[in-house]
Amino acid sequence: MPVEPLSQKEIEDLLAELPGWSLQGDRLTRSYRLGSHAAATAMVVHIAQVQDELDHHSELTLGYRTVSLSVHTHSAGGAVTAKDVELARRVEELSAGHRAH
Ligand SMILES: C[C@H](O)[C@H](O)[C@H]1CNC2=NC(N)=NC(=O)C2=N1
Repeated sequence: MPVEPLSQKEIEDLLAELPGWSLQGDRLTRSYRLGSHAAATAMVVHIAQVQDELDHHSELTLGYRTVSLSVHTHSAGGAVTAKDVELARRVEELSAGHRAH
């Protein structure tokens, strides 16, 4: 079933429950800071596993002690959809265990 673009209002309402996440252009984005490069790398691996589980994949960038995500839905013409919000929620949940903030 095709996934539909969310409206601007829907995105704003959903972002209210995802502190740190924001809409940059047509993508949901967030950057996390971690305590070490190894910790950041482990978080990237964990996110990659969740992305395969959801079959939904962000642009995922590993820095020295940072992890950055940018996600939209290719199959919805690059719009933000519920799948992007679901990925953001899952990453928020796992971020605590990695002491990312
Ligand atoms: C075939 C596979 O289901 C699609 O290519 C999936 C994979 N991951 C995806 N990720 C994102 N961000 N958008 C998509 O439309 C998408 N589609």
